[in-house]
Amino acid sequence: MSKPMFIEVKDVSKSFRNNGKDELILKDINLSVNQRETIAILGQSGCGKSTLLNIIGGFEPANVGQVLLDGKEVTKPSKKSVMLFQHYGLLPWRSVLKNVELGLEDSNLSKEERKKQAYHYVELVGLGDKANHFPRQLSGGMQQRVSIARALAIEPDVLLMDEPFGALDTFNRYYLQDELIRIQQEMKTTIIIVTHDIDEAIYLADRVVVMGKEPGRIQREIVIDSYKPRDRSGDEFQYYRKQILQEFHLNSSKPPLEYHI
Ligand SMILES: Nc1ncnc2c1ncn2[C@@H]1O[C@H](COP(=O)(O)OP(=O)(O)OP(=O)(O)O)[C@@H](O)[C@H]1O
Repeated sequence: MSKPMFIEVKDVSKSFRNNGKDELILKDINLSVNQRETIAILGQSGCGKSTLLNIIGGFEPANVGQVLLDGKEVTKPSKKSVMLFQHYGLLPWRSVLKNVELGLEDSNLSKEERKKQAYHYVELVGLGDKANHFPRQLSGGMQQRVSIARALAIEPDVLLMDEPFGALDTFNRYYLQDELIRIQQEMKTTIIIVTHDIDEAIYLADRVVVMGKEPGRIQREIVIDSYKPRDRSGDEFQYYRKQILQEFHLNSSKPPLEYHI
């Protein structure tokens, strides 16, 4: 028998009850993710991307189907996969280091080990000199780096990211995308990132999962067969962009620099 994929989403459907009616949000989702792969889930607002991510992370149950992580059914959140949101969720009264230590507080590490591990990840995201600063003393980009460090410090197998860079300006977003690629290559974490930024999906992902809506479903998977870091202005990038734009029927002869759908 062949080895199961690291993450398997099998025949998942999900409805929510809205205004007294069951609304089908996700229909027959099947998705397999390899260990160390980066997957981008791309789709228009409301197509169910966050719901799918929540189901994969065990935050939300599916009505039909199941999610397997490393062969075991996901029924609740676990430290194997960590969710990172767009809004950094830092505690304002705790320093950068103390915020990163947060996820380690119920681990078996001693106080000293905890501090050392947290500091390692603060350094990894380039904030070693800001370890004793408080969130209000940091820019939005830096705050998001702290929340990335906090997620990584738990050393999860899977990082689930829900539009993690959506609140940042273009330059910070580009910078953090590069950081994420560097960190992923170092830590070999499996990443699933939800985005409606086509460029972000092409830049980060090994595979882009394009979702359609009403109900949310997987429309197409596109393998981005190109070395990282990728050239955002290169021909290869344009090639993938065109394919994705076609999926959303957004093609025109002259694409603008950035696309958000
Ligand atoms: N807890 C809930 N109860 C009822 N309806 C919900 C719930 N969570 C999500 N929905 C509905 O499910 C649909 C999909 O929402 P979801 O947040 O998954 O979409 P999304 O693709 O991530 O959207 P966006 O890109 O705007 O964040 C929406 O119509 C939303 O109103």
